[in-house]
Amino acid sequence: MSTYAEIRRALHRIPEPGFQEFKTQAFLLDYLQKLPAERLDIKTWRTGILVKVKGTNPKRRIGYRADMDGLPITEETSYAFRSEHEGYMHACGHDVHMTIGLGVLTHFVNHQVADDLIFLFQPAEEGPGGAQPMLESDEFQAWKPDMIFALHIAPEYPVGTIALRPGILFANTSELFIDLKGKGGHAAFPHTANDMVVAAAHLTTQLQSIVARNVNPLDSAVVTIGKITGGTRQNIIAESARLEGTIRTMSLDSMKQVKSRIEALVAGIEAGFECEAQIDYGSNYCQVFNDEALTLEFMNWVRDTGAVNLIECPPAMTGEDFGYFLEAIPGFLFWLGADTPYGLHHAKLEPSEQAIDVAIGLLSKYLTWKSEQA
Ligand SMILES: CC(=O)N[C@@H](CCC[C@H](N)C(=O)O)C(=O)O
Repeated sequence: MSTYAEIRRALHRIPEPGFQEFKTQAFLLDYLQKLPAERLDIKTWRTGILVKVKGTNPKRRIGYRADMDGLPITEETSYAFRSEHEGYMHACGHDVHMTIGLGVLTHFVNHQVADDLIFLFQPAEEGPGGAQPMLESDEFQAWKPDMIFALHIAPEYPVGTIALRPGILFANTSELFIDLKGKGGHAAFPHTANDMVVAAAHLTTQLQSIVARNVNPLDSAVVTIGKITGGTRQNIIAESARLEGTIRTMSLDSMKQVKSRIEALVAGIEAGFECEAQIDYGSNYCQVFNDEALTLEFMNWVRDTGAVNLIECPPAMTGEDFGYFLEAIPGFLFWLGADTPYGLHHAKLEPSEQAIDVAIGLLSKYLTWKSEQA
């Protein structure tokens, strides 16, 4: 087993919610503080970390961003190194992304290049979103890179494959929380109450009509309700219920359209079920839009060197707050093949650890080459 697989396993054991990545931050700092100090500058920002690997003759800064947070999922993998944090899991590969960051950074501490390399360990990608406030922070602005990139594990691609495209790669996102408040009562006297379990069920079904009937079929959108809560016990009519979900759209026009239809359907539920409703759109992420020139240059480099197998993939309805970095700085995000039958956000996700060495090798070569370009 490589040292980096061991690091990934250590990180896998300690998944933490967004902006509470305290143990993760301490683990990363401990690793970084063992590297030769004269080649590094290290700063913290909230639970995140910024690291500069000093170049020998820096003319620009190149950034790599890794996300740090885990998800509220009870792990069901076959691992001996399962999460030690009950109810939390690295089920989106952030343990792998951070390990790759450490691996590439360590390579360049030992093989300095001309340019400064900036490694960002960013909290709260899953929510409420750490990219935008990190981008605005003084710590980041002082080291703002001239180009930036990131990767994300892809369970469906084999190890040794990466996938990306110029232009839009990931969707615009908005969280969705709807609270319904009616009138509770005895299960035997429904005519004296307004049952919010029934209202929530109707609303959930109606929401599915938005993508089918209101969004232009040539555009793409998703409305997913991932969680419904309501009621207190089996023989009490529920006074309140809550729907929690997410909206994904390729265009901003569709995002506006979907939200306006949600508001109309919720108003209909209020009228029809004589209840009160509140909508909260939580945190919103902009699309991930890969810079055309840098992406094509990277894709051509990958093809020419044959470093890995390259796929030009279609966009996906995933979201990523890395989109905010790409709004401010040219760069790109790519999928890294991790070859596992269970998808992202699944309790049995077991990304191949071989993908870590593939990515460290690829990025070490690419950044060496990129740093030699005018
Ligand atoms: C890559 C990935 O899975 N990202 C998350 C981003 C979550 C955005 C936000 N919290 C939401 O749920 O809308 C994703 O679910 O795509």
